[in-house]
Amino acid sequence: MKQKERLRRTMMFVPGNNPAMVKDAGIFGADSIMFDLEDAVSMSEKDAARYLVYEALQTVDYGDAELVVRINGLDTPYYENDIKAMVKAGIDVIRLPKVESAEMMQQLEVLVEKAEKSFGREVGSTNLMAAIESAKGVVNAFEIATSSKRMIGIALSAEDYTTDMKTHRYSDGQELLYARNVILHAARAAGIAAFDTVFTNMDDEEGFYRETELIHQLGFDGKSLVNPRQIEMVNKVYEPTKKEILNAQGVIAAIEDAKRKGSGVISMNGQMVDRPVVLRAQRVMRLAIAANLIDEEGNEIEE
Ligand SMILES: CC(=O)SCCNC(=O)CCNC(=O)[C@H](O)C(C)(C)COP(=O)(O)OP(=O)(O)OC[C@H]1O[C@@H](n2cnc3c(N)ncnc32)[C@H](O)[C@@H]1OP(=O)(O)O
Ligand SMILES: O=C([O-])CC(=O)C(=O)O
Ligand SMILES: [Mg+2]
Repeated sequence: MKQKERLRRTMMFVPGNNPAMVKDAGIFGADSIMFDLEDAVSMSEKDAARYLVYEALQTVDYGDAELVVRINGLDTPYYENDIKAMVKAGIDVIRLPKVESAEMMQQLEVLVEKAEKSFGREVGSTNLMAAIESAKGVVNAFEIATSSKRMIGIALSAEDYTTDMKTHRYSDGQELLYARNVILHAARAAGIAAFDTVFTNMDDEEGFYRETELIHQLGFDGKSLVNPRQIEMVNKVYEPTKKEILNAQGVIAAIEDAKRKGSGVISMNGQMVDRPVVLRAQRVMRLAIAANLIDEEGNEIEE
C-alpha cells in the first residue's frame, strides 16, 4: 500500500518539566507532539526536564504522533546534553529555536550525527527543523530551509519575532504578514513544511479561528499549539469538506475522461479544468485519505 501523506496540521508544545502533561500528551490527537526543553522550562529545571522527556520516550506509547523536541538554543549551556539524550531516546525531529543562519543548523547536524553514531542509531534517522524568531532569521529563511537534507520544516515563532521587531502581536496579524509570507515561500521553494506560530490567548476562540483560517488560506501546513483545545479547531479548518472532496473526485474523473479523448483540458460545470486544477484536486484527495475521511478507493469512511 502507498504510504499515507504525513499530516502536520497540529504541533503541540508540551512543557518538558510537567510529568502529567508529558505522560498524557498522546491522548489529544495532535499530529506532532513537541516536548519543550527551552522557554517553558526554567533554568533550575533543565536537567530534570531532559531526564523526564528521555524516560517518557522510552516508556509511553504516543501512537502515530510524530515526536518532536524543542531543545535549548546554541547560545546556552544545555543544548549538547539535550541533543545526546534526545538522539539516544530515538526522537523523530529536533527543533532548534532562534535559528538565524544555515551554519546554526549545520552545527546542530554535526552533533546529531555524532550522537547517532555513538548511540547506535541509523545515521540520518533524526530529522531537523528550525524555528525562526528574529528579523535575521526571516531574511535568511531560504538558506535555513535548505541547510540540510534532514530538514522537514521551518516555523515562525512570533512571540520572540515581534519582540525583536520592536512591536507586539495584534489581533489582525498585520505585523506578521511579511514574515509569514517569507517563511512560507522559503519552505515551499525548499520542498519542506511551513508551520505558523502559537496563539496564546486561550479565551479568544474567535481570534484563534480567524488566525487559523488566514494561515490555511496562505498555505501553511499547520500551526504550533500550546493547548489541546486548539487541536480540534485547527483540524476543523484544515479538513477538506464533503463538497471539496466531491469536487476533487469530479475533477479527477473529468480529466481522465478528457485524456481518453486526447485532450489535457476540459470544462466542468462551466469551470476550466487543467493540470494545476488536477494537482490541487489530487492534494485534496491525499489530505482526505490521510485524515481518514475516505479510503484509497475514494469511498467515504463512516465515523
Ligand atoms: C512562546 C513560547 O515559547 S510557547 C511554547 C512554550 N509554552 C508551553 O509549552 C505552554 C504549554 N501550555 C500550557 O502549559 C497550558 O496549556 C497553559 C498554561 C497555556 C494553559 O493551562 P490550563 O489553563 O491549565 O489549560 P487547560 O485548563 O485547558 O488544560 C486542560 C487539560 O489539558 C492539559 N494540558 C494543557 N496544556 C497542555 C499541553 N500543552 N500539553 C499537554 N497537556 C496539556 C492540562 O494538564 C489539563 O489536563 P487535566 O484535565 O488532566 O488536568
Ligand atoms: O514557536 C513558537 O510559536 C513559540 C515561540 O517560541 C515564540 O513564539 O517565540
Ligand atoms: Mg520563542
